Amino acid sequence: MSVAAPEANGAARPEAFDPGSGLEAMLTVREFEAVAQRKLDPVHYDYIAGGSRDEVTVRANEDGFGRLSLLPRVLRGSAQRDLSVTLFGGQSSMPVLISPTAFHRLVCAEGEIATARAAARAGTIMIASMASTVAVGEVAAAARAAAGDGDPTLWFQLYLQPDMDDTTALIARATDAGCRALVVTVDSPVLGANERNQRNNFDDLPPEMACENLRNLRGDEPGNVRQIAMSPELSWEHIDWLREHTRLPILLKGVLHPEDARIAIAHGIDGLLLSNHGGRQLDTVPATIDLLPEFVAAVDGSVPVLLDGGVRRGTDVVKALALGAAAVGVGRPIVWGLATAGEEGATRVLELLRDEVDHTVALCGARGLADLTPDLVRPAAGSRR
Ligand SMILES: Cc1cc2nc3c(=O)[nH]c(=O)nc-3n(C[C@H](O)[C@H](O)[C@H](O)COP(=O)(O)O)c2cc1C
Ligand SMILES: O=C(O)C(=O)c1ccccc1
Repeated sequence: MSVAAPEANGAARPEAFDPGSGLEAMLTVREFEAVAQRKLDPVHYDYIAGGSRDEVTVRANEDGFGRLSLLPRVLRGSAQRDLSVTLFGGQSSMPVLISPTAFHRLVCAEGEIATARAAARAGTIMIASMASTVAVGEVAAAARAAAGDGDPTLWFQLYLQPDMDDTTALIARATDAGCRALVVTVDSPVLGANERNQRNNFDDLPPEMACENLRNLRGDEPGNVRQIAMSPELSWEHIDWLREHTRLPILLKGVLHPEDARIAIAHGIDGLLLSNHGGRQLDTVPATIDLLPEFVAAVDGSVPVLLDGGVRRGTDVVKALALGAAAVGVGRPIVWGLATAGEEGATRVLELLRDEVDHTVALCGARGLADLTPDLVRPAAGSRR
């Protein structure tokens, strides 16, 4: 009888990952986090991992999924499981989108070009951050080139600027690039307080990088991070203004209160991305998955509800869909993929999530996403980690 060596017990050993040995060795999103942490400058790793203040909400997002169980059905599945979703006329091959994250050149040389190619290869939707280090037009061109005959969908995340001429110029850039929706982040009346960044004195990009969407926006602006204004005086009137100044679908990102969801719908928005900014704005807000049922009830089918925050496993995706989300977004997992192996790393992260979603759908006895109903989700004791 042979006895397996203790280190060969199949547990995740991300420290053993050698990029030369192929990304197939990377089996979970978590392993990408561990590799990213080893590879990145600790100051940059902290920027990505960090949340605001005590990071209560960062932890809550993941723990929220862990406190839910899945209760599968039996003898009613299918070998053909269609995971695709259609959102505002655009198709995504799976219900996992790329949430907007800033500064991809901080973690890989090609920056958002790599992300766009990974999204196009996976057939999923990328939401490009307004604070990207590659201009949105170039991001869109990279997605088109990588998609071949496909029709890649890019959305643009926008911080409404109190100077409406700046906002107009940004919308023009996104529209000219071919973006198919605007995702307006409304949870940032002021910057979140990330104490890791404060301790690390991280408050700017290295000199060779810039927020390219802001470069020469109306004159000879340098594309400085500080050009991005966060204003506590933005109001629903600004949303009305936006509604009149673009034909693109408008989603609001960062609405948490169900009453605000109702108000948003009354103002004619097209979709909601239920998000607490990955725990980076107000700390101690609830996990998004915990808010989802009440939020979906308030929206009552008027517009699609998307969710992000703490999605790391296919089971997380299935829980969110069962509770009424049309799709979910991932933020940090994509950045970890980029940090590990650029385009290939982000592609592998998306592939792992797709495989896990498909596997979970099958094990739930579902034929597709339409079979994911709230009765499949039950409260569980304890957390998964
Ligand atoms: C490094 C980083 C940068 C981010 N930059 C932006 C941004 O520019 N605009 C925005 O609306 N949200 C931004 N977010 C929030 C993400 O869109 C998303 O809500 C969050 O990351 C989801 O949680 P997850 O990281 O647990 O998946 C950022 C998040 C991270 C981690
Ligand atoms: O880091 C963030 O979460 C974020 O949203 C942001 C906002 C402005 C500039 C860069 C990043």
